Order: sequence, then C-alpha cells, then structure tokens
Amino acid sequence: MMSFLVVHRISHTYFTEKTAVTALDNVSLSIEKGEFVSFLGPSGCGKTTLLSIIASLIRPTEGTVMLEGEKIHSMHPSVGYMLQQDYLFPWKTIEENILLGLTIMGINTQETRQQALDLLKRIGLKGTEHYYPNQLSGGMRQRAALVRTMATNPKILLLDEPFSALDYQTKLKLEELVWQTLKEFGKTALLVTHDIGEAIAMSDRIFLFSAKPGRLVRTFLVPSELRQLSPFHARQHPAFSDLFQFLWKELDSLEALK
Ligand SMILES: Nc1ncnc2c1ncn2[C@@H]1O[C@H](COP(=O)(O)OP(=O)(O)OP(=O)(O)O)[C@@H](O)[C@H]1O
Repeated sequence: MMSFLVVHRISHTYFTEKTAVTALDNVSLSIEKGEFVSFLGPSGCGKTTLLSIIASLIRPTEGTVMLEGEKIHSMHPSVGYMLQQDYLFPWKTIEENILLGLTIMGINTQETRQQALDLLKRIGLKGTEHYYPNQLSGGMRQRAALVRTMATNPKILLLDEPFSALDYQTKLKLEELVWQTLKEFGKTALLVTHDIGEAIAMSDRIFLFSAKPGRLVRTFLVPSELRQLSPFHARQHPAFSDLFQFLWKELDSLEALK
C-alpha cells in the first residue's frame, strides 16, 4: 500500500543570474498517516526548500510529491504550514486572523468557526479573541498561529522551525502543546529543526540531511519508549540522552564535511 506522503526523487536547483545552487539532490522518503517526523541537518541542507516543495510553494527541478496517492501540483487545502514567524495580520484581531483562513478556503461555516474558537480556548487563549497580535506575547502569537493552521483541518502540518524564535521555557511549553494537539487530532506532521533535542522529543522518526548538496543521509526511528512520551517527559528519559549524543556526533561529522 502506498504511504500517506511520498517524496519521490526530488532534486532542486536554484538558478540566479550567475550561479546555480543545488539545494536538494535526489531525495526520496515516505511518511505514514499520523506520524510525526523531523528534518534535521546543518544549515543550508535544503530542509526549508523541501518543505516548500511539499507545500507547493516551489516547483522542484525534478521529482514528485504525492499525498494519499495523488500528485500535489498546487497549494493544497490538505497541507497546513506553520513558520518561525507567526505572520498574523497586525490590523486584524486574533479571531479575525484565525477565521480568515476559513474564508479564503471557502469553508467559513458556523461549524468550522466554532471548532476554531473552541481550539483557541482549549490552548489557553480564551479572552484574547478581540486582541490584536501586538497585544500578545510571542508564545501566545504562535499558539494563535497554530489554531489558524489547524482551523482549516489540514491532513498534514508542515512546521518550519515554529519554536526557534521563542525563549527556552516558552519553547518547551509550546512543543508540549503542539505535540498534544496534533496527537489528539491524529494529524501527520513534518517538523524542520536545527535542534536535536526538539527532533528527538517530538518525533517518531528523524530524517538526517547533509548539506551542499542537500541529501538524505539517514533515517532514525526514535525508540518506542520515547515515542509514547510527550516531549517534556521524553527529554527526561535515559534513552533521550543516548540518542542525543549519537545524533550530535552524526551531525558534527556532517558539519565537518562542509
Ligand atoms: N531563493 C533562493 N535562491 C537561491 N538560493 C537559495 C534560495 N533559497 C535557498 N537557497 C540556497 O539553497 C540551499 C538550501 O537552502 P534552505 O533554506 O532550503 O536550507 P535549510 O536547510 O532550510 O537552511 P537553514 O537551516 O539555514 O534555514 C542553501 O544553500 C541556500 O543558500
């Protein structure tokens, strides 16, 4: 049976006037429904490029992406994207920001509105509906961005370093919240991160990339005792530090190659 998401022989070269940069070289991988995977690798290994290709923001030089057996060509309502910056519109309230996605997708109904506002309450933003983004902290804004991404009920969430601009404490709390929310709704998620600990704490599998050109080097299955635990608890498990050290060495040797 075909996997939920299939990335097949993707290569991508950015052409500028003077140069050609091969960001990805023949990357193939597949992800199952409900899995949480991370892309880990040195800076410039093409993680963001691959995410943008999956989101159809970039058309790859070669290769295909299939979601549930169908080729993805253009921006797809089944794919939700969450970035390092929240990209909330400053002139719209939190509620308006969240409902905007529903309107754009043509699914702004009483039911979808209610679901989005319920999720907003559940993740601790009750009472902020009529605030403007600049009246909230960075962590609160990222939570609002999560609700906005979830509101359209995407089948897969692409998370491009959504925690990296936050202070450490807020980051740990948000990792926990995102993990729990996605598990509860049975979502499939793909996280781009530089942070080895974050990748281990959140993922079922980790894809390790090398840079220049970006290649998929190895895939690691996170041990089941860690996978069952939420990120906060996984970080305290003895198996966490073993895997951390192992991945640290792997990444270090890839950095040395640069
Ligand atoms: N629009 C662009 N035009 C030209 N080159 C680009 C463009 N976007 C990315 N690149 C190059 O492609 C390579 C991969 O970039 P990408 O942003 O995908 O890597 P990354 O692994 O996400 O990096 P980081 O972890 O630093 O965000 C880099 O060498 C980068 O300089």
